[in-house]
Amino acid sequence: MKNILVFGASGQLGQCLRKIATIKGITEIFFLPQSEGNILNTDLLSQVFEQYKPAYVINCAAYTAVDKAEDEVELARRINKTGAANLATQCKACGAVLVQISTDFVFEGNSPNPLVEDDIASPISVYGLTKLEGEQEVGDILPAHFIIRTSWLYSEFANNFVKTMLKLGSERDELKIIADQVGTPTYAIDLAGAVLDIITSGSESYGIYHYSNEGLTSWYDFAKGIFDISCTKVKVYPIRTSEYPTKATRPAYSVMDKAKIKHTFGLQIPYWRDSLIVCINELKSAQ
Ligand SMILES: NC(=O)C1=CN([C@@H]2O[C@H](COP(=O)(O)OP(=O)(O)OC[C@H]3O[C@@H](n4cnc5c(N)ncnc54)[C@H](OP(=O)(O)O)[C@@H]3O)[C@@H](O)[C@H]2O)C=CC1
Ligand SMILES: Cc1cn([C@H]2C[C@H](O)[C@@H](COP(=O)(O)OP(=O)(O)O[C@H]3O[C@@H](C)C(=O)[C@@H](O)[C@H]3O)O2)c(=O)[nH]c1=O
Repeated sequence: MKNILVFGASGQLGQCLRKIATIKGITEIFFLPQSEGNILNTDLLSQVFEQYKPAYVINCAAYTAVDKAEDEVELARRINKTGAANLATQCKACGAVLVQISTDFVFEGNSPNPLVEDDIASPISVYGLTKLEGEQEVGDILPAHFIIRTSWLYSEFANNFVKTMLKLGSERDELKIIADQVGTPTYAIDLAGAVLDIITSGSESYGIYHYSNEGLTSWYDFAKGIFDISCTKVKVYPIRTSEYPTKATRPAYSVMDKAKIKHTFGLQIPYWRDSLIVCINELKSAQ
């Protein structure tokens, strides 16, 4: 097995990759936090690539603050577009394959059906736009890429909707949650497993892929599921998007079709509620 290099290692997905790599017994994998692998520092990147000579690079580094991105457009663009381009350029020079993680927020959200990889991406937020620009840079620079779009990531690590709900649910008597945005949650541990399976398969079926858990839900039903599984007693009321104003607009519907990734790599994907149970059990056992 050849070296795998992970950028953005202290983020949510980076920490999940570390956990799953350990479980799978993958040892030739190296995790770089921002301080050791800033994707905007091209001199540092050259040194790091020279040192590790990776065969695969996984880019988990990103600007992910969806609302804040509306005010920090240039910073979001530097990290999500230029940072991805920098990694693609380095990969090209040393013959490495790049796994670039992207998002359902590249879509506008008006499709009546689950989105396939060839559907037109037309982002409605700065975050979504800069992530799409990152995809395009990777596609233009480096043929040897896997761009994996995922959605609504959560896990026992870092900040995410599940942990926010558990915190708010323990502090408040009632919550109002948007019920007219529909998508699919993704347990980042499942995604990490899929990414490592794709890499270790040695497949050269490069391109764009969609990966989330199976099924679909609204943020409201997702929250209800979180409280149900964790036995948290809190009243939850469904609201419309218009009743919860935010800086960034989010897609009303961003369910993705996973047929391509399942068939190409022979992956089995868990149903979202089954993975949510696993995550909440992990969180409980860590208490
Ligand atoms: N979170 C979600 O719900 C979803 C995420 N995604 C995508 O999945 C990927 C992983 O997301 P997730 O793990 O949740 O994100 P996080 O926000 O948890 O982690 C992002 C990481 O990127 C690091 N980072 C930021 N700027 C730089 C930089 N210049 N150089 C190197 N590292 C940097 C951050 O470092 P530091 O810790 O130092 O700030 C942070 O650790 C991203 O591409 C994201 O767009 C897709 C769909 C849903
Ligand atoms: C806290 C809270 C949120 N919401 C809504 C707002 C929003 O529409 C939805 C989720 O809110 P969050 O801010 O946690 O999630 P958000 O940051 O929008 O999540 C997105 O992050 C980026 C990085 C992605 O790539 C996406 O796939 C998606 O996961 O829940 C409520 O309705 N009530 C509440 O009390």
